[in-house]
Amino acid sequence: MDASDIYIGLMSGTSLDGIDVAAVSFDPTLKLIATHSEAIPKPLKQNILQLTQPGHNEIDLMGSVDVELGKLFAQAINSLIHNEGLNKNQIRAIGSHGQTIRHRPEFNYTLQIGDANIIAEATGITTITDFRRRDMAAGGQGAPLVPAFHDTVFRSPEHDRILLNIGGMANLTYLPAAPKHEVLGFDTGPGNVLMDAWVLHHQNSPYDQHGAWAQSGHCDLPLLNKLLQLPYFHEAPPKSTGREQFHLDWLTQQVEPYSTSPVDVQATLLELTAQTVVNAINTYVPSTTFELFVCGGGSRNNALMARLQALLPNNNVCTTDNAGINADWMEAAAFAWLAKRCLEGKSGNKTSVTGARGERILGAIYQA
Ligand SMILES: Nc1ncnc2c1ncn2[C@@H]1O[C@H](COP(=O)(O)OP(=O)(O)OP(=O)(O)O)[C@@H](O)[C@H]1O
Ligand SMILES: CC(=O)N[C@H]1[C@@H]2OC[C@@H](O2)[C@@H](O)[C@@H]1O[C@H](C)C(=O)O
Repeated sequence: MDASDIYIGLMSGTSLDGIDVAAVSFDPTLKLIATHSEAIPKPLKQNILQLTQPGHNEIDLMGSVDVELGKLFAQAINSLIHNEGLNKNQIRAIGSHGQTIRHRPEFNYTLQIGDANIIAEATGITTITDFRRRDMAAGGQGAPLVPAFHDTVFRSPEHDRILLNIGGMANLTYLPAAPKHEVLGFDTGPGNVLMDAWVLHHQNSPYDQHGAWAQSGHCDLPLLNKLLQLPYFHEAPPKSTGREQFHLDWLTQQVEPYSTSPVDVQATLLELTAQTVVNAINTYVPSTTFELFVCGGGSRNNALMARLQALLPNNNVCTTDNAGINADWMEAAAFAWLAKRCLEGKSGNKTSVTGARGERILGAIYQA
């Protein structure tokens, strides 16, 4: 492999289930070279969660978490390089998404932390971060950003395709086969975030493996209908959301007037994720025949995948594994791609998705 062929993407998503690192090359097509997962220590996870909600002493806490995350991100990258026997000279750049601690497109700001100065210093590799704010400065949502990557690697000339990422939040990308329609993309709402929060609270488990607990309960229709009334689900794209809207306290308030058992709430939350995705597809995707490829941790939840397939009986629902890209590493690969675009001086956003005034080069470069 030629020098500087590899880009590293680093994703620390809203689920806080761990840090995903993917070493990727793009010439001639996307190739996943190596991957690494780094655990987030519990106290750090608690501090990040605290920063996602308004609270006291936020600036000091943010400063210390910014540094701690910068060090942990660098450690994750150095581990991948060491474990895989990669040569740093082969790596052109790191694209680090950063940890979102606040996302408020309604006030034109979004905040991702994990100091890239520290990453560049500790790895000796040029690091790019802060991918969202230029899109926002141009009037966009700053999210989702992966649709431009999906467009490059997943577009099919024969079939309309939908890419669905089910992480903490869920976001979809519609890729029309012919250029008769625009690429669409937006956050549909919660992916796993509410299910994770509920199962942690009631079962002390970080997530509901394959949705087994949800499947042992029954969806509570009145509660589901109440949740479906949330204005976010009825807003037209461009739109994006986060933990500011979907968190345990909000959920607890919603559930309070109902006498639903915890297990039935879990079943209802799984149904909420599935129905909000399918409602979004039925409302905004101008095609009834498409291939649906799912990625992100939710693609490993068999019960959720089965509900999606049941709600879309005429279309094939599968994971991106079936299209040759491991569903667990899509987002990290996307940030490797965004780093490449930035260094090449090419745009990283899709105006039809984020609503920005124009295509922009995304990211700030921290030279090695
Ligand atoms: N086997 C499984 N069964 C059920 N759920 C699973 C399984 N594996 C992963 N998950 C879910 O996937 C989540 C992690 O998904 P992922 O890593 O895609 O999220 P993220 O990247 O942090 O989020 P986002 O895309 O919103 O930034 C876990 O918290 C869990 O809820
Ligand atoms: C602000 C923020 O971090 N948003 C994330 C989050 O996680 C999923 C969804 O909400 C998506 O909008 C976005 O991430 C992906 C990588 C994106 O920008 O495409």
